[in-house]
Amino acid sequence: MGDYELLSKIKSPADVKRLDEKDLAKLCSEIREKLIETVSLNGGHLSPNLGVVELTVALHRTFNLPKDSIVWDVGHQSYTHKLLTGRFDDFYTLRQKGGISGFPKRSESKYDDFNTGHSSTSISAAYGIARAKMLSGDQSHTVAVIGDGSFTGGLAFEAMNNAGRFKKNFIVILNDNKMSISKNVGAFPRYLTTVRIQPWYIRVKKNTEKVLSKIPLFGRPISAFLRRSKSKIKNLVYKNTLFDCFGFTYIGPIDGHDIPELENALSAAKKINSPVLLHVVTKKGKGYLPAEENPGTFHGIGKFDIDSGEPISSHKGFSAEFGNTLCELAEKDKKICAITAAMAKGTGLEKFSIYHKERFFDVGIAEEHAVTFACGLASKGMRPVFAVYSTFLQRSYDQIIHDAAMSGLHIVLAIDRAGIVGDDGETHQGVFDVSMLNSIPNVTIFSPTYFDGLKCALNSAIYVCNNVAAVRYPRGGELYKPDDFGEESITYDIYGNKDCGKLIITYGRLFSYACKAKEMLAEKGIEVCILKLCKIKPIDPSAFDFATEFNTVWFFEEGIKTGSVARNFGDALLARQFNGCYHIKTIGDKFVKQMSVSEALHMLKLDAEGMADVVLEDLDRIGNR
Ligand SMILES: Cc1ncc(C[n+]2csc(CCOP(=O)(O)OP(=O)(O)O)c2C)c(N)n1
Ligand SMILES: CC(=O)[C@@H](O)[C@H](O)COP(=O)(O)O
Ligand SMILES: [Mg+2]
Repeated sequence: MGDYELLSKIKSPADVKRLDEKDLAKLCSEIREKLIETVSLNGGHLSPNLGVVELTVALHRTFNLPKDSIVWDVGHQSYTHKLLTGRFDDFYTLRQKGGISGFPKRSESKYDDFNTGHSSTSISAAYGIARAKMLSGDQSHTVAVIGDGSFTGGLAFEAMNNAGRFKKNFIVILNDNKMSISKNVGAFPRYLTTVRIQPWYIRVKKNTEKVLSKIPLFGRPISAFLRRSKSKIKNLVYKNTLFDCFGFTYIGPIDGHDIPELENALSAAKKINSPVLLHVVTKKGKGYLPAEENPGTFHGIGKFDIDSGEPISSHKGFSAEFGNTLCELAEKDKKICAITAAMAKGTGLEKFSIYHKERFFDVGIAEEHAVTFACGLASKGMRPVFAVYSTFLQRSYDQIIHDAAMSGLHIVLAIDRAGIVGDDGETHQGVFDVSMLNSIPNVTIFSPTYFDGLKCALNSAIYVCNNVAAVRYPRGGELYKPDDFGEESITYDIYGNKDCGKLIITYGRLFSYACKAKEMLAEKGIEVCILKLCKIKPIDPSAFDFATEFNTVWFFEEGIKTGSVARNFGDALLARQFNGCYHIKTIGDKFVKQMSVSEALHMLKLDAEGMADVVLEDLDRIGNR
């Protein structure tokens, strides 16, 4: 552990400003040490943070937070910002229950201007902040910091299109490290390559401006005339980048690890009375060799050994199982296509991208486009499978309704990270997809518990369904499976004594906890049966009939309450004049903060102890023990 001689004394950005320029290299090296140490113990986003250390220091030396505002896109690179804004002492709690969040949070600090977690929102939010400041006569500056990966999201372009008309200073910093989580792909990253290799660009522009400002035309400098002109000559004199076309003055590319150069560029940008795009080139993972060599692996990582760079634990998860299964299916079926919105690694599609290159599509961080693109493929007879984290699928609600379900198109959604995800916290919990999809006609949803169930469900989604078919599975791997539980069925399974009068209904990974709860209750002399659903929409009607045979029924669900399967099941029971007791235990309609998955499920009473407690409490309340 380092002694953090300089960093430990930084209590606010004012202390960063006070530092002598000659001490900045030491400060940056202490920051990197702290980042590596903390992430190795808690897990987190390492390579994005190592890449922006100098940029963050320069930002805090040039701007005056909290008067000026900085919006961090995604926010996964905001750790240095946190360390420099009074959170050094608590930084050891990063991503832990009750601790410092891995993302900016307005509730955590007055220096965090906007909550982020999902990508490509920064320019829109910052522009809104800048307009609000203008309306209230506030002269302070507003900056959005967005990565080259996040810039591939449509929302970023919508914001640029809108913000380019602004008549005040507004700064967008493009942090270009040539990487999304994996290699950044598409036309925009290709375009950046051409811009990046022209380091002379801004100088030529400045010199040209200087020369032209001395040549009069109709009594005014020719530069002033040309700047307002729409003529093609202007484009010859001032080379236009894509950003200039949006109405932004382009400055760059700047070495993002050179603090004096960054401070100069930022100070220049502050003086321009219109939108500015500052292009900064950085190295993802800078300063820690394993992260420099494998920025994707260290993008988001669990605990790891600092010396070797090796993860402390690794397990075979649902993502790998999904990726391997899809790869095998695609071997035999040339119509299967795989789509990812920049998440090939996390969703287990890397193998597919190698073996079926021509049918693999990384569309960039563009979940809306991914769904509509899948619809296009489906309309011509292909079998598209869009692998996406539950939380990011939220972006595609309209496309699923308007482009897929309404047209009766057959697309498959492989929904990873379904349910509680843990340390990333509320922005990343996969607890809305079921409610969202439950509200859309023509959608089938499978939520298997085990790897075999996943394979079966994927097969059904691709070959049995002919509409929008979703298969959802959690972060991590398989959990407990009782020895006497056979193979998972695609519709539903019954586990336990059908005549015991008490029934627990659940689906997905909660079945494992329900089985343990069943054992705990048995030790107290209470027998329960379990109805495990796999197809949660539409539910096989015989499952409703089965449930009506019980006196007391509990539905445990790892999702929000509104639109839940539990509610739908209750409606079906009512329609069947069920007159027993029906208890629902879901997450409720709330956001779940960061903590480990087991802590969250425990807090929500959705783990084994929680389920057993709920059953006992309810039985006591209704006097039916
Ligand atoms: C809507 C959405 N989709 C996917 C993600 C997952 N994600 C987080 S960071 C990231 C890559 C961002 O790349 P970039 O903006 O270049 O930042 P870098 O990590 O390279 O600094 C992705 C795909 C997300 N946060 N939000
Ligand atoms: C910041 C972001 O959105 C991703 O990096 C996300 O944190 C990945 O989550 P997993 O670690 O579950 O892949
Ligand atoms: Mg990047």
